[in-house]
Amino acid sequence: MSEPPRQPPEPIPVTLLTGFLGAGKTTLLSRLLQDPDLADTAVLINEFGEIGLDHLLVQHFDDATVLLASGCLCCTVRGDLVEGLEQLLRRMDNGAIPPFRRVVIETTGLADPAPILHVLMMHPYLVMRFRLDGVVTVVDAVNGAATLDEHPESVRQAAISDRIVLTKTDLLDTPEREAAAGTLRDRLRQLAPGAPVLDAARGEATAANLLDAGLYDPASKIPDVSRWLADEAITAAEAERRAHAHDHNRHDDRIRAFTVATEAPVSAAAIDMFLELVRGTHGPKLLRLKGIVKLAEDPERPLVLHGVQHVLHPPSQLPAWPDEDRRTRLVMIVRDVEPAVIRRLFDAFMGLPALGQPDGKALTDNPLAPATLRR
Ligand SMILES: Nc1nc2c(ncn2[C@@H]2O[C@H](COP(=O)(O)OP(=O)(O)OP(=O)(O)O)[C@@H](O)[C@H]2O)c(=O)[nH]1
Repeated sequence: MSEPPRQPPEPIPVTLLTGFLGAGKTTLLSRLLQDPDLADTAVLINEFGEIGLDHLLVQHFDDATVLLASGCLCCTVRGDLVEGLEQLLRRMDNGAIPPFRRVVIETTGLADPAPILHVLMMHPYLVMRFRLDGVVTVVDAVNGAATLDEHPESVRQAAISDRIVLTKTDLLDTPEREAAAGTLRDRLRQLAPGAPVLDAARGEATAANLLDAGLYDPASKIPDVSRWLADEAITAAEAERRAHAHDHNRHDDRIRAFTVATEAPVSAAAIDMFLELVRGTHGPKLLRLKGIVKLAEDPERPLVLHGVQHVLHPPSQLPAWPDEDRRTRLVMIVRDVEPAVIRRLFDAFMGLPALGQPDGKALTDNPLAPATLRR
């Protein structure tokens, strides 16, 4: 009797824990790891310094913990990250460590999370064994505003997050500090409208609130697109932003979160060309993209998109629409790009021409268009 074909193992969710220097990442992680639900979690920590102090704090995960070599994860040790993840798999697969169901990667405070996300989106083997569950960004309630003002990378870390944890709210001991923290919350909400802001001191930063931020509702295993896309929150924040256009912080203004949507089915070629153009033209400025697409060729099985900068995760198709909302919806977080520019492109490719704007055909049949777009 022939053996049934082997199913590929279910991809293991990976949570990226980021946040500026001293924001409280390790403190949060140590606390989270005490939760029995995280007992079978492997932790990868990127150290920026000589001694792996953080490593000692999660020592009880020693077996599955691979301390990345010194250096900044984003620029020098990407190979180590790949190797760290591969090593974990190897050790699990040959029984050297117990099976783990989840991975948490803690970055250095200075890291740009994008290259780490790229590894999880494009490495040919790792992309089959791991899936990005979400990005958790830790922000210090006392120093967070000054950090956002001074360090553009901290703004990026907040903007691409799926969950934000506000730490050190227990130190807000004067009305002025309380008020400043309120302003910081508003700022974070504008920067990452889709990310709930959770207060660590109030006990809100629990495993249940921080993990399982991915496309699938962990309990039912059914895709929960609206929770994952958070497109309603982003649309609401856009409207609020328009209504209060005058009181923006100029630094944060460079980051914009917005949605584009259409009822009409979209051809695979049109969405492909749209993405190609957006990535080609605005790649580094496209901090994050998530979306669900009603394909003209296969309207019952929506296409799921997920990208960071110019890198797109291999697109996947859902077996069916998870709810009544069957529109194509894309959410984008960009830096230094006017959403209207991308909106116009989207409309052109989706066949929604506006007065005085080129349609998709004019763009693709144009000899002056980028070579990748010409038919
Ligand atoms: N009062 C208070 N202190 C906190 C809180 N969270 C973290 N801290 C303290 O802040 C300091 C920095 O915390 P860490 O967890 O090491 O921060 P980190 O983000 O891992 O720091 P780096 O690894 O250096 O980037 C430590 O002294 C913590 O005890 C909090 O919610 N309240």
